[in-house]
Amino acid sequence: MLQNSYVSNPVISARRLLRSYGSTHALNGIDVDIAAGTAVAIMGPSGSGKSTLLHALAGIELPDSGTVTLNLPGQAPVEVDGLGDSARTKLRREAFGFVFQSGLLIPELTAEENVAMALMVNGVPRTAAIARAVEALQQLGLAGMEQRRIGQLSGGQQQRVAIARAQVTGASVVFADEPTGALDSVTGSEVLDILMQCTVGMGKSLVMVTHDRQVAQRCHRILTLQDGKITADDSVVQGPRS
Ligand SMILES: Nc1ncnc2c1ncn2[C@@H]1O[C@H](COP(=O)(O)OP(=O)(O)OP(=O)(O)O)[C@@H](O)[C@H]1O
Repeated sequence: MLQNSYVSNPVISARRLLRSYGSTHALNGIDVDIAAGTAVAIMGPSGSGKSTLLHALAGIELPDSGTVTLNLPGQAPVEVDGLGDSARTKLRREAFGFVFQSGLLIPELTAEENVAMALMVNGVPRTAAIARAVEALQQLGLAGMEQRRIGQLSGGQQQRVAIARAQVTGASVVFADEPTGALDSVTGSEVLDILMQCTVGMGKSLVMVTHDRQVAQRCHRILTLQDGKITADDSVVQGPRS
């Protein structure tokens, strides 16, 4: 069974990841590298460990054992699992962006405030953060909607806000969990185009959980999980159309 998925120039290297919930082995000895500047899809049946792997790679949840190492350009390697809670939170805010199925946007805030928040938690003053947020939203086709609250935007527009928030900080890696799962196929395809442009199109990396093979085929590489193990590691010939 395939379990070792190493590449050169990895931005993230995970080794021997184990994570159990009771008798369930959500991650059962995973070794994987994510190459800088590439899009990697994680597929597999329900309960195979996709979200658990995404959360472990992003330092959201710690594995029971194993290591996750982040190699950012010009910086010393960082062992994510060796950091305390606040250092991991800081790392996530600065180095990673997140796009989830339901956006996880703050409904009481406007689109520009939601995006600006990602900068403000990193210490950028509000006025400068709002200016950069507005620019990011406009680049993603949301000009004129910057001051709408989240509930006043369509599902596709909300996901654009989530993408703007994920990349406005200059995140090196964007993690996405079913980013188009709640959208119709046309809107989903548009959102996926934007997600690709904002990540691999700008030399960043994308790690994306999806059940949709067509979505996965837009990535450079598809990892398939089964029972907490990587059972296939396939290169996608045409690569992403970013
Ligand atoms: N907090 C938790 N408590 C108990 N079991 C959990 C927890 N989180 C995940 N699991 C279990 O670990 C296994 C892997 O879960 P995970 O969410 O990673 O799967 P998945 O492949 O993302 O599934 P889906 O496609 O349904 O979202 C499942 O059997 C799940 O029930």
